[in-house]
Amino acid sequence: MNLNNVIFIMGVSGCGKSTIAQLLSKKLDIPFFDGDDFHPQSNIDKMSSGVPLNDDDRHGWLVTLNELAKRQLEDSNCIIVCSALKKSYREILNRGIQNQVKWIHLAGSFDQILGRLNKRENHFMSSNLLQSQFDTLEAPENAFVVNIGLNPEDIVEKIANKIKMKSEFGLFGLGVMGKSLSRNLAQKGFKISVFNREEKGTEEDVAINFKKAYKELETTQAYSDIEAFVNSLQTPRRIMLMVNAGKITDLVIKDLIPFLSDGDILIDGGNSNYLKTKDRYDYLKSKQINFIGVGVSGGEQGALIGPSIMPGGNKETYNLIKPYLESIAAKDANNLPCCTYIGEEGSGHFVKMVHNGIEYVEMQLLAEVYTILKAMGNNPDEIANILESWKAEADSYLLGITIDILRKKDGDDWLVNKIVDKAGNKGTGNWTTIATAQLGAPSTLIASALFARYTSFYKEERLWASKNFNINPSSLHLDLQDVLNAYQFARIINHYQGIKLISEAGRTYNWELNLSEIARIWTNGCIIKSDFMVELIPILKTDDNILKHATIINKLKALKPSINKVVSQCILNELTASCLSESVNFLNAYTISNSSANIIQAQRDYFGAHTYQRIDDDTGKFHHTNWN
Ligand SMILES: NC(=O)C1=CN([C@@H]2O[C@H](COP(=O)(O)OP(=O)(O)OC[C@H]3O[C@@H](n4cnc5c(N)ncnc54)[C@H](OP(=O)(O)O)[C@@H]3O)[C@@H](O)[C@H]2O)C=CC1
Ligand SMILES: O=C(CO)[C@H](O)[C@H](O)COP(=O)(O)O
Repeated sequence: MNLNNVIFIMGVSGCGKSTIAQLLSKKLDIPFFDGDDFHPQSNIDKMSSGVPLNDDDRHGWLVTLNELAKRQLEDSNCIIVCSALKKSYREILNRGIQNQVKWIHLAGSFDQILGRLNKRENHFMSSNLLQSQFDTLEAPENAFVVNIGLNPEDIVEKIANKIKMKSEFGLFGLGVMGKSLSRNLAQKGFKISVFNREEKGTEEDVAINFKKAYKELETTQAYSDIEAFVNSLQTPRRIMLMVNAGKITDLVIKDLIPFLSDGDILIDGGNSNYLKTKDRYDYLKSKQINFIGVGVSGGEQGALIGPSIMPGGNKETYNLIKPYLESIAAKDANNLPCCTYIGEEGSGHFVKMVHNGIEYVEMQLLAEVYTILKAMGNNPDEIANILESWKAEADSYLLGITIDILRKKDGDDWLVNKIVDKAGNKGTGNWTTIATAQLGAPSTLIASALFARYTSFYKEERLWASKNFNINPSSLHLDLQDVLNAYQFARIINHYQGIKLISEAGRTYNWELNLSEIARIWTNGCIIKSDFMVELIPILKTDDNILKHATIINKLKALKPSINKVVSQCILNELTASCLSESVNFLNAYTISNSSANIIQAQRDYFGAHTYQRIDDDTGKFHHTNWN
């Protein structure tokens, strides 16, 4: 569905608004309303007796026109004529529909308009009255300005071209995600422009060839020239960057800046570091460019059929891109978009980063379950069948794809058996681990999952060590229900830790985060969507610490004996299960009333006089002992 637009034709009295609106209405085949027809009787009476309207008189009338526009937008495009001389008038006309309003300013000189008015039959406007119109006029920044010196047909042609030809949304970077998001936008009926760079001889016509490959891109404008791409967009321009995070994002922003205008919006849809998002926001603000950091999850397929979208930054800027993001987002069980405004600054990218941290752990847990089920004597098909049977209790996107992966054959063997066991990463797990350390929130599973990937990368050392340490995993004998319970236990701890990290960041950075809403937009479209995420929506409405909730406490208590058994058996049988074991260690540490941290405090005081507090002194005073 394409978004409808209201075209406000504005300008001082006598600039030809009604004539142009009538012709444009015919050309575009859309209804036209003359604002003057909507004045209340009191205004008409005042004007008839030659008394000029004041701002109070105009207020109700402008609200009426805004309501008219909103009503019209539900069904169709429309044209409304209104002088709208002051910025404050236009703000009322715009209210709630900013992103669907196009301003056309018919502009001319004082003499040009006075001469024209006085040529009209039965019409006389004093030069004083016209002068007061010019004095009142606050020229709009975002309007398409057309000089009234042209003949009406040419003016209409110009406006029609402007409205019809320009795209409403631009997508920069046609890699895996950019292609899918562009197709998604086009399938929703948006007129878009797309851009990809060209490398002579190696990569040519990427954007054009992409456009040619898909029917839904018929009206899409494809570019390899940045300036032409930018100029093909309606203002304020909305440009989504889908490029590699880091230096490339900065390079691309630098390339775009010379062609942008005040008020344009850059949307960074990549997995950018949340701190860099704040820096980029500040930098671009100094150049009058709006910048918004948007986390996108769902991979190639999700981006095409509906990703989960996590926008953060200035709320007003978000409102200008909201209809596009909400239209392309996945829908939850209540058909609401899996896209919600997260909060200020880099909060959208922070939440996406933690999403990836949780994702790292969910993936690692499935890898550990695979190790265990393999050690129990199952081949990949058999493991897939076991995981399939877990769907009733533990369904998730990642469980589903792991089943598909395990069933994939390559010749006579399973493809997984042929994949080199070195796990890559693109940075988000690393940043989440840094953030968890910086914010003092112990998301220990995310760190474990990250370090498990790093350890896997030492392939050559591992090969050497496996020969020299002679640690040989032996076969395991475990009940399948215990393995499932252990997996479920660790997943609860993972979600607790990830959400806790988001909550701590919210407190530290003063972002007003709605954790239940975040869980809601993670119930579809994203990589960590799961049945458990759906359970978390109501729980997070009452408490941001899920471990305080009776349902979760009872679940963990019931699952604990199984994870104790599974983790001990793994260790006794020389199997590595870092996230499973960390989850049980964490809950043991979290639930202990008297921990061994007293030893740490004593050690710190011994060597560094760091002092400690005493349990028999409730004043909270810090003590020091001369330990020697
Ligand atoms: N893949 C995924 O599952 C997900 C990825 N993301 C994030 O989305 C962003 C894009 O990811 P993805 O689509 O996978 O990445 P790709 O590597 O597939 O695409 C990267 C895009 O950036 C362009 N690009 C690279 N360098 C430059 C440059 N110097 N100037 C102009 N354009 C450049 C590439 O152009 P060219 O083709 O010419 O090299 C390409 O269009 C990343 O930040 C990623 O982390 C977010 C969610 C999921
Ligand atoms: O954001 C994503 C999924 O949500 C990307 O696929 C991301 O690249 C995954 O992280 P990594 O490459 O570090 O495994």
